[in-house]
Amino acid sequence: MAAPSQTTATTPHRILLPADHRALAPSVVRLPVRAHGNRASLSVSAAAAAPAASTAAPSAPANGVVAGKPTVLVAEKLGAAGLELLREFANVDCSYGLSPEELRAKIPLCDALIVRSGTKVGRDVFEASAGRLRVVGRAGVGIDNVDLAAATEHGCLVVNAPTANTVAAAEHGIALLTAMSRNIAQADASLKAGKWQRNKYVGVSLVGKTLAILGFGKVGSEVARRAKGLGMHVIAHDPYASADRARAIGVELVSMEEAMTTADFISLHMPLTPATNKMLNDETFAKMKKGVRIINVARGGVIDEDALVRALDSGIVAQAALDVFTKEPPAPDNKLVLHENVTVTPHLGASTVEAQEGVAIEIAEAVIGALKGELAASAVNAPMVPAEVLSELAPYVVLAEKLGRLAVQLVAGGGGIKSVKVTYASARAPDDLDTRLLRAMITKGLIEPISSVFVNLVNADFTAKQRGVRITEERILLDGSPEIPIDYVQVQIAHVESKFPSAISETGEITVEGKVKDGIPHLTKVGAFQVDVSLEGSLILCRQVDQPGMIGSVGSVLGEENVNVSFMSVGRIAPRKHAVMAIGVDEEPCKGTLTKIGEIPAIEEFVFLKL
Ligand SMILES: NC(=O)c1ccc[n+]([C@@H]2O[C@H](COP(=O)([O-])OP(=O)(O)OC[C@H]3O[C@@H](n4cnc5c(N)ncnc54)[C@H](O)[C@@H]3O)[C@@H](O)[C@H]2O)c1
Ligand SMILES: O=C(O)[C@H](O)COP(=O)(O)O
Repeated sequence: MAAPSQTTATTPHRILLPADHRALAPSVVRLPVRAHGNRASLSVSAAAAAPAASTAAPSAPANGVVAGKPTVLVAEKLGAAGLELLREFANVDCSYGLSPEELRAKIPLCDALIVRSGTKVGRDVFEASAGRLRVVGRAGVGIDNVDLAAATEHGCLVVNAPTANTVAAAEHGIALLTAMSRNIAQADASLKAGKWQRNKYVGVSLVGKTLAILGFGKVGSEVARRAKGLGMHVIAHDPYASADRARAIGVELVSMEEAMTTADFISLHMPLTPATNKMLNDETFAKMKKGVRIINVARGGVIDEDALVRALDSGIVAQAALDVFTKEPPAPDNKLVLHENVTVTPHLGASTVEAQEGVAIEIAEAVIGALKGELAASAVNAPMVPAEVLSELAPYVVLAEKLGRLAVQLVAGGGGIKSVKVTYASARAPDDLDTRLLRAMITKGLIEPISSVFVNLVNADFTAKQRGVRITEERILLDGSPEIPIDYVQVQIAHVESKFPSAISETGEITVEGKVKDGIPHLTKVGAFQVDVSLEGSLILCRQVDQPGMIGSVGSVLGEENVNVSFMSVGRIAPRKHAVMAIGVDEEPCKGTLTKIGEIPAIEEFVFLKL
């Protein structure tokens, strides 16, 4: 076998989107690659889509469950336009007001769940779903009612609707600000009770007053715009906001200290996180100007409610206007709700006709996209990969998974992988190459063949960490055209033995390397041996003494057993020494065939690998 490395294609090539041999399993979240034609992998099996008993289902699918369509449980009221979109794609079960037990009972029959802020989607829900739940759609912004860590661990994507209710929330903030300052709610109640108390309900003016906005994001900045229109002096505190954006609206970004000590009004617009929990407390109230007024349309938990009661009673806080509460609905004897100087609404910030239709469409599109395997732009627990990056990287995504799959099958024993290095050789500057998706796919390839875990973009890093696999990435900057995103990808597993020792490189790691050629992923290196074989079907790797007739000998064993060879490639270090032959096969050879290959005298070692 002194002939140069050769490649024999026997079948026309196809571009394969990530092959997922378990794709029909209902628990699999498709990786973020667009569905391929009518690939069945996105739909659930007929059995899995069994009708879900609806407890209070104004528009549940009743008996009209269509087998093969995913099932979406809508657990809180959603606008009609969103429901319509969902029904075109899925079986939709609208069951509002489920108890936690009812939700847990229903969830194993659902591929997606849509909620607003009133449903707690805790770890118990993901556990009860037994792997079927693929997407949780939060029809709104705040995702503090969804256990993101549990979702991620279960490979469940969480998407939200981040923009459609921004204006509604800002308008509600302004409504509370103005209503509070002129005692509208109290005066209304008094008049309805038959009183005429003009002296009691003297308000305060807004013009010229300082409004401090805490959380200068989407809602905060819309409140700022409107408050400026009312003639207020607006300052904002947000450690992550851009000063340029603030300046453009005419708002000065200040420290928390300055906001606390100078504001006449404070309006809250940050998310509820461990860092913002009880952000307004006895200590912060003590710093505020006496007679300050507080508006909260963010989350109840950002205020220590007992401390606010104390601040109201002591006169530090003159008035508060609250749309949100730590516990919703609040207890009937909640001191803030009953307080004379507090104006309350039952979490109505997003409740306008327009916002609810917008949110419903936004979340329906995100959930449908996610069920189709597309990466939703509003994914909350997965890195966002823009569509153009996704389409450019599609063949590399396939390559990455296959290299991971090959590398792990080369490990003797298969279980003790601790350290994996991925190298991307590219002419692109590091900032121009987003490798998160590729890393996730390599992780998928490495872990799925040796475990029962389904790995996707959502849970890849978590799963690797949980299994103690450290994946490091390295970049090699090449000269050449940055048009091509990556020249080659190399996967190396350190500190393991190989069942095919030739796969161990000079530096001691199992090494496989691949390229994309004409859109098709190719294996181009195993250990120190250059090969060139298209990564389709399965692969036999043989190391042999480099001598004439080897291709013929192996080819005829396979031919006799009716195993079709798609590619053959031989790589060698020097003529007549050792060579590695990579043989692509369409069918899986039986044990006997592999034994016969192993018995060919010049074959020194061989391995069969499934791609
Ligand atoms: N009442 C309602 O019905 C209603 C409606 C919409 C939104 N909301 C709530 O309003 C809040 C804001 O929504 P959004 O769409 O503007 O979100 P957003 O993500 O656009 O803005 C949040 C801002 O808070 C800032 N922030 C984070 N931590 C902070 C901290 N420690 N101090 C100060 N700022 C901090 C962030 O940098 C960000 O700019 C969310 O909690 C959301 O759930 C409530
Ligand atoms: O975070 C949000 O989007 C708001 O709090 C709205 O919540 P809702 O969907 O329950 O009205």
